Amino acid sequence: MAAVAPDLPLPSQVHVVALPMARRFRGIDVREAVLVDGPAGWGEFSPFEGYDDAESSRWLAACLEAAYLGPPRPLRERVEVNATVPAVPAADVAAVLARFPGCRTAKVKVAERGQVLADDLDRVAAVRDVLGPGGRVRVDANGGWDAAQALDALRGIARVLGPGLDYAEQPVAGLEDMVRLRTSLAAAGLEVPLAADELLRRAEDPLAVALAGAADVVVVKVAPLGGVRRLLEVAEELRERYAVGLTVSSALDTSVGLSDGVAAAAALPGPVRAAGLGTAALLAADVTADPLLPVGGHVRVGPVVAEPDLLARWAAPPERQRWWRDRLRRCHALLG
Ligand SMILES: O=C(O)CCC(=O)C1=CC=C[C@@H](O)[C@@H]1C(=O)O
Ligand SMILES: [Mg+2]
Repeated sequence: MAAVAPDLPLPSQVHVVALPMARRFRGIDVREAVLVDGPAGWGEFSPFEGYDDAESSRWLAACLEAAYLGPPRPLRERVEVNATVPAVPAADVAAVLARFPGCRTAKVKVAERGQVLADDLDRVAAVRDVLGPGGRVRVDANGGWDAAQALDALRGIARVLGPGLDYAEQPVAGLEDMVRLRTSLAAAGLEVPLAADELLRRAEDPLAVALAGAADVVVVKVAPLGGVRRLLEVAEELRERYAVGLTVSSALDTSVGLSDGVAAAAALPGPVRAAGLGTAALLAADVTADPLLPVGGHVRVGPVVAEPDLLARWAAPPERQRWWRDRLRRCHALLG
């Protein structure tokens, strides 16, 4: 349930931007987002295109919570983040990692359509070489492997990384396949922890993943869960009842959306793994002149204010403005 249920924001409170990416990621070169100027701060509404209105309404609840209620009290002043490496050629890895200064953990995209396992192994080896000893690597397949491919690929990746492999995120798509893969990995003597992302992101019940024993780590994201407070509730339950690890991540947000993930990570009691909240580094433009970029492997905690000149500079074309404002209205009608 939404933490706040305000009226539909006025047209003058709503800004739609189209930001160029520094690196193509998740098939996206331009990131569109709605920014809402509320009494408690700025909120972001930017569900990806494939999400239907019911799913997207949770993203709107998160946006309105930020704009009308603001963040909870932080327990820390900065949050450790991971570097995020798109499915680039190995030769480009050093340039990508240079955008994430001080990060000791990198999340590397694998299983990209049109590529082969050798591309993944080369990219992962390049990341290992740049991070050096003590660096940790996560791989994220976005459910792109079947069970046999996943076992084969993770065997190869574990060979490249040894103890530097942090976990494999969503190697296969389905819940049952994740459960079976964990068993096969153990039977093969491979100690590769599995993390669930999409399984949780699009699930009705975020606890079902842990209940089924499908993951060692769960990736929690503010917008798909419906807000920072909902994330904190889910995180507490996952940790207390199911003893799974947690990573707070984001959805390729602008710095406004990222600041909500940072607020959640900063309010989580107990240890927090390096968070996937450094992705402002993948954008070529942002809505603030002081973006949430990683510094010394961390990002700062605190509000991000969208700036009128940047909102105007990056305003989306008129037909996209209309599309997003319609989507906002439809999703608002679905909020309880
Ligand atoms: O977790 C990170 O390092 C950054 C965020 C990230 O990887 C993602 C953001 C947005 C969409 C997703 O496909 C992707 C992910 O799968 O985790
Ligand atoms: Mg993921």
